[in-house]
This record gives sequence, structure tokens and C-alpha cells, in this order.
Amino acid sequence: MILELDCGNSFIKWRVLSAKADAVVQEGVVDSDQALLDALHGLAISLQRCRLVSVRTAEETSDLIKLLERDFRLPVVCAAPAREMSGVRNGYEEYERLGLDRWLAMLGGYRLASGACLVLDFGTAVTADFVAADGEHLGGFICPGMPLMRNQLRTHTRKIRYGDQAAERALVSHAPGRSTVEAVERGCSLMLRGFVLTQIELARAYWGGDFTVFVTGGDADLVSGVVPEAKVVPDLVFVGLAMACPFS
Ligand SMILES: Nc1ncnc2c1ncn2[C@@H]1O[C@H](COP(=O)(O)OP(=O)(O)O)[C@@H](O)[C@H]1O
Ligand SMILES: CC(C)(COP(=O)(O)O)[C@@H](O)C(=O)NCCC(=O)O
Ligand SMILES: [K+]
Repeated sequence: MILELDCGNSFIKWRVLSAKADAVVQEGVVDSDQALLDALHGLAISLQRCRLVSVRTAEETSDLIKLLERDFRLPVVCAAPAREMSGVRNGYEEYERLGLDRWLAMLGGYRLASGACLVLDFGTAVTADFVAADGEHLGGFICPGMPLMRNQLRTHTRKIRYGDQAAERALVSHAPGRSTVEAVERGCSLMLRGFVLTQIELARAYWGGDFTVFVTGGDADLVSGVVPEAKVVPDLVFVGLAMACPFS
């Protein structure tokens, strides 16, 4: 079986594929290396190899790789930056500085769209990336995501305080909030929605109507209603990971 990991700034998304990589056997989201090891030890499955992408520091990533090698005796391959791959040309002046999760999501998006695409990722940070029909990456945008926006308000004000459960309940609508939790959660959620609309306006200015919008990341659901034509693809980074780190 094949282990795939997407190590973001807040969570590690993991999944196990069948040996031929044609089916997802198990998957999950964990918040630490130890929680990942625990989850994997709990599976009655033998892992043969692993591929991963990480936006963490080189040290954190190599620590995790060592743990996987120690506990599961797995060969681990790690996605690396590239100037060009699968028809997509990295648009950064210093291509190795582009976040690898963004790069893989773009590879996946361009493959699935077979044409111009706008890739929106809602994680710790929110990112937008523009890939033209000829595969040229025009660049992108990075903004704080929902967890960062909400935590900035909670830690930089005296009186915005509420728990996670109240936060979930507050998002049943986008009517003006009648409590602090509603006002903050709905306000930040509307900022994300406004961001999506702006990105789509920009994509239209470049490409008219001829492009595909992909939405991914743990908070994709917060914006999925805004653009009915957008494709919500939670595993877009994994699509690109398989392209960047093929096993055969
Ligand atoms: N099963 C889940 N576990 C953890 N977070 C989740 C889950 N589903 C959705 N989320 C949301 O996803 C966000 C994190 O998105 P993610 O793409 O994992 O971020 P990152 O890649 O930066 O670690 C959090 O704000 C959280 O609310
Ligand atoms: C922009 C990001 C922080 C997004 O990370 P995430 O929210 O998925 O954890 C990550 O892609 C990153 O660290 N990028 C490097 C900077 C750049 O892309 O310009
Ligand atoms: K991510």
C-alpha cells in the first residue's frame, strides 16, 4: 500500500492507496506527527512506500520522514520545487520559493482542466493561483485563511472571546451577526467569499469565460456556494503529488 501525506501549516492530511494506486483505502486529518503515527499504527495495513509534500521547515519535514522510516521501514519520496512540470511553468521569479502545496494543486488543476484554471486553496492561509491555457503560471495571491483571521481577532482584541462549538453554530447563515461569535465568524466568512469573487473577476479579465475554477483545502466548504460552477476537489494536492512523485 502507498502512503500519501500533505503536510500543511496546521494539519497533516494522509491517505493510503492500494498497491496499484487505483483506490483510496483509508484517509484522515491529524494535527501532529505523533497523531499521524498513532493513526497509521492503528491500521491493520502494511505500507510499502510513501510520497509526501510539505510546506513546513526542512527540519520538521526531515524529522517526520525519519519517524516514518523508523516505524514503518518505508522509503519516502518528497515533492521538490521545479521550474516546469507536466506542461506547467512556475511563474515565480525564484521558482523554489513557491509553496509546494500551491505548485502541486496547480499541476493537478491544469491536468483536470486541460486548459486555463484558477486554483483557490482555503487552509491556514488562502491562496489563489492562475494558470493560463498554455501552462504558464501567471502568479497568485496569499491571504490569511479562516483560522488566522479568527485568531488575530481573538488575540488582538480584549473582548472577542468564544469557543469552537459556538463558531460552528454561527455559520448557519450570513445574516448580520447578533452576537460576537456570529459577527466575527460571518464577517470572516464573507471576506473569503468576497475574495473568491474578486479572483473570478480577474480570471474573466484574462480569459473571458474559458477557464475552470478549482476550490480545495480544509475550509473549501465555506465558499463552495459562492460560485456554483467551481469544482470542489478536496484531493487536488494529492492529484499533483502523484504527478510530481510517480512510482512507476
Ligand atoms: N477534518 C478536519 N480536520 C481538521 N480541520 C478541518 C477538517 N475539515 C475542515 N477543516 C478546516 O480546515 C482548515 C485547515 O485547512 P487545511 O487545508 O488542512 O490547512 P493547512 O493545509 O494549512 O494545514 C481549518 O480551518 C479547519 O477548520
Ligand atoms: C502560502 C502557504 C503558507 C499556504 O500554506 P497552507 O495554508 O496550505 O498551510 C504555503 O504555500 C507557503 O508557505 N508558501 C511559501 C510562500 C509562497 O508560496 O510564496
Ligand atoms: K494546503
